[in-house]
Amino acid sequence: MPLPKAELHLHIEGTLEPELAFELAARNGVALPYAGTDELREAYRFEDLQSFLNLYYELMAVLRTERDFEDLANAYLARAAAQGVRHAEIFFDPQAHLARGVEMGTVVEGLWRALGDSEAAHGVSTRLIMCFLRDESAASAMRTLEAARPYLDRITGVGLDSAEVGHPPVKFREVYEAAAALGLRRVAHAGEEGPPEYITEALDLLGVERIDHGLRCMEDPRLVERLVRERIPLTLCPLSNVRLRTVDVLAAHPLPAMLDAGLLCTVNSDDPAYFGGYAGDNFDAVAAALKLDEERLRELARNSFVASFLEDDEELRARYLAEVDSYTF
Ligand code: HPA
Ligand SMILES: [Zn+2]
Repeated sequence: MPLPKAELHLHIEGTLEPELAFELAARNGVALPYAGTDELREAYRFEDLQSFLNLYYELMAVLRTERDFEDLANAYLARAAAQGVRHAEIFFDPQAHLARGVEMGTVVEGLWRALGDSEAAHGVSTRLIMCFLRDESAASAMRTLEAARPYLDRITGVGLDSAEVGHPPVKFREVYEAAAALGLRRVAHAGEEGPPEYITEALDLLGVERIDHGLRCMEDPRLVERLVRERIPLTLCPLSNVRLRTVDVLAAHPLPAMLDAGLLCTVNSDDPAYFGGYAGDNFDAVAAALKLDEERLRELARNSFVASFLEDDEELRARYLAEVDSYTF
């Protein structure tokens, strides 16, 4: 049995495996500009975040119906469960679908068909986090929040993703204020490719409770001190960092230094179909490359549940933490 863990940084569109992409393309009569799954996999060589995002948005063309989103989410949940994921807080990118004429209701209800009975079907509890695309306008984000209003019983929080540099958190201050007023939890990608100042801005101006990635905090010791003091969780994605070249090789990943500094780090997969592994694969890869011992891995698993948005079900969180504490490697 794998180590029980929560996954807190996972873009559902980033779980689209080449095989499913071609299956959905055929089902929906969508032409993909690749001869087959091998040729598509060949395209998975990224220089940076933007080169990945280009392919990520291109492949979304195959997602059209509720059933597509349901199949996508079920495929992820099955894989995640097999790797010890007991709880998943799942990002989705509605603007990327709305722009293609796929409605908010299709996306949310489709995902919910899988998420709604995931505890029974996969043994994985779930939450849904709606992300705004930071390279789109604040007005577009506000319209997206408005479009989500009929579905807020299914949505736990909001996030901020896509191309980071040049799109500082301050751009979305009013949107996040509106989200908070609706009772939504708040997170944001910051300090993946963008500077440490974006992390500070996300905390101070957007009121986020977790930072997605946050790797570049290590360039600013005072920011590290603050993140430690305020117990702000960071959702790290080690295999993503290597594939998008924010870290040269896994053996040079700052995770051990970050844990030593007292940061509340978690390990996640980001876009597992593109970056070479799901949550358990990320745990295994850092354990091997960074020589993490069992207690370090247990600490990472504990952190994932501590950092999760399970305030609405503390009993469940306590049960998961007890599973981690009694786990034998
Ligand atoms: O890793 C990411 N960073 C920013 N935006 C994203 N959208 C999907 N994955 C990512
Ligand atoms: Zn991400």
